Amino acid sequence: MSKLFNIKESVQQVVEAIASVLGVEVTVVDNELRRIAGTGRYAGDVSNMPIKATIFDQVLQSGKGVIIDNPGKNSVCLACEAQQYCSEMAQVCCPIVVEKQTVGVIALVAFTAKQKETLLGQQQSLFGFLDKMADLLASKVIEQEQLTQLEDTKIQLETVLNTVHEGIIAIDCNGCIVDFNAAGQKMIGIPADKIMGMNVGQVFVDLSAETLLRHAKERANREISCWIAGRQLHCIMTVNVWVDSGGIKGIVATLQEMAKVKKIVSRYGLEIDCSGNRILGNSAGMKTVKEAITMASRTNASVCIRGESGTGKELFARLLHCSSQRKQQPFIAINCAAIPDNLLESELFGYEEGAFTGARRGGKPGKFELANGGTLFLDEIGDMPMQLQAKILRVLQEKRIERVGATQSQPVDVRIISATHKDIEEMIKNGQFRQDLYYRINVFPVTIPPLRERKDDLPELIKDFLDRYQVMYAKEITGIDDDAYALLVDYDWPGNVRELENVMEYLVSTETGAAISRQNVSRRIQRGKTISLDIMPIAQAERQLIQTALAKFGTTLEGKAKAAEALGISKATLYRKLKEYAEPGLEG
Ligand SMILES: Nc1ncnc2c1ncn2[C@@H]1O[C@H](COP(=O)(O)OP(=O)(O)OP(=O)(O)O)[C@@H](O)[C@H]1O
Repeated sequence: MSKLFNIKESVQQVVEAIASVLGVEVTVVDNELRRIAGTGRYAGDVSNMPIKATIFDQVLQSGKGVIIDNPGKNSVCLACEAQQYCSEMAQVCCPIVVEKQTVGVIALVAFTAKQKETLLGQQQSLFGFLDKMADLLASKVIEQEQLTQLEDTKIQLETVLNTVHEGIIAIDCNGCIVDFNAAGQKMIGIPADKIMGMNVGQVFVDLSAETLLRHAKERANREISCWIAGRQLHCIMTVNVWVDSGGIKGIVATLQEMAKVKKIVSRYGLEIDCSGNRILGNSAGMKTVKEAITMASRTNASVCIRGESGTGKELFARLLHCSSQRKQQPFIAINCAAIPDNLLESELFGYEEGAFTGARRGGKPGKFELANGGTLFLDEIGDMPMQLQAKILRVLQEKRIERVGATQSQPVDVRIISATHKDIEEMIKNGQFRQDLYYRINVFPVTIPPLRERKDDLPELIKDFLDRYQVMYAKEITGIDDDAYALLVDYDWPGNVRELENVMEYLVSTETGAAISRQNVSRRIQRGKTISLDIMPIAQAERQLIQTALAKFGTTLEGKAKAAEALGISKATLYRKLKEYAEPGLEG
């Protein structure tokens, strides 16, 4: 389609206006010699077939205007196929040029003696006039091209916006919805033609253009929960100011459905362990644990995993979730010992906006809410403060949670897996743990034996860690010397698999010979084992070891992480122990 063809209606209007003012006929052809518009004898002679007049061809080729005062005799006319039946008496032609390219020709034509007189009598001034008309048509072509370009960009933008999963809604400064994408319309659930022009407060109760503008300036994410068209919309709203050359036009809100956010949150933490392949060991003790986990995964019962630090309690909790019917739903883990008591409640149950000083705008969902439909792993449940134990018990009984500062509760469906290395029965006797909660969480007890009681697992674990860290550190180590291997097997592994993994990483990364040497192993293992201490209560020795480690690595976050690694305990365990000692400078 030629450029002039795209604006043929406008071209026809222009030629008719010229003809009625000048009293001569007017025609326009495009660069493919098709007549685009015409008046008089050429009116209605618009077709897809190229016309034969060579005069137009010449103007197109040369880009220069021509005046023909004696048609039929003029040299151009001699070569023209239309010469025999040409009834024109005079013609003035002008090229139509768009960005240095001739896109067509505009011609004034005389069919009568009077028209010829008009044309030739003032040929120079008409030539100048025609030139201006050609420019007018050229600018119409450019305008049309820009319009088409704008429309294409609009379609492209709409396609992009409709492809994103987030809902996008543009709201002007008066609070009127002026644009939205397909996902936004689906979330709102109202027909598209009805949403346009609605006030934001009619859709999201309590929201106005002013509050949204404030949120946009604060760059705050806000959790929205409201009823629209008989359906509850629960989403995270991110708001941005919408500015154009004239200043602030309104705001653009992005909506993410809460259910999808939760799914992403859970997947983020799951991927590594979900296959269960990473759980190594086939000793009798491990087989019993795996069988118990398989059985528990077929039920919805609460499971309490017992075992020393580093035995793989969290690993098994994930395996249990991944083998259960809830595997497509979130798995959320929280370490009760690593979070200060005063924050634990809001971490678990979430809070409403303004619930306390420093509470985030729009509130925040707690772990129970995030785990809705899935599994909540309460690690180190033995460290749960008594008043929270009561609240958790209530959640488990009523299957509803109440955010801190909320006036209403909401339903939750969460499977609880808990873990502890503590002697909970002893804690119950001492009044430190609620018996009724213990019954609730311990429906299905599973105990993971310490590594020293299942040394049959050592070969598999050692080989796996050796292979893994060789790849990670790009080392080629042929194996482990026999006497070095004997040392590893003899060792007690108080930090269990976590400690073994750390030791193997150290050995692979520091080994300079072809195989792991006894000297290297003894350097690492002896450090933990043979620090000379007088005989003293174990708790006191433990405290001294921790003090020594902190003295060596420092009490910064990084220092504590290194100390935990050197001691073969998790950071959470170190923080818990520091909290137990509660000594200035020592506590986490
Ligand atoms: N059977 C196993 N196979 C492979 N890796 C394991 C195994 N058991 C534990 N690990 C590894 O040891 C480390 C500690 O595991 P995990 O955190 O599950 O232990 P935990 O008992 O929950 O520890 P803590 O009580 O200190 O939190 C992790 O890196 C885990 O991958």
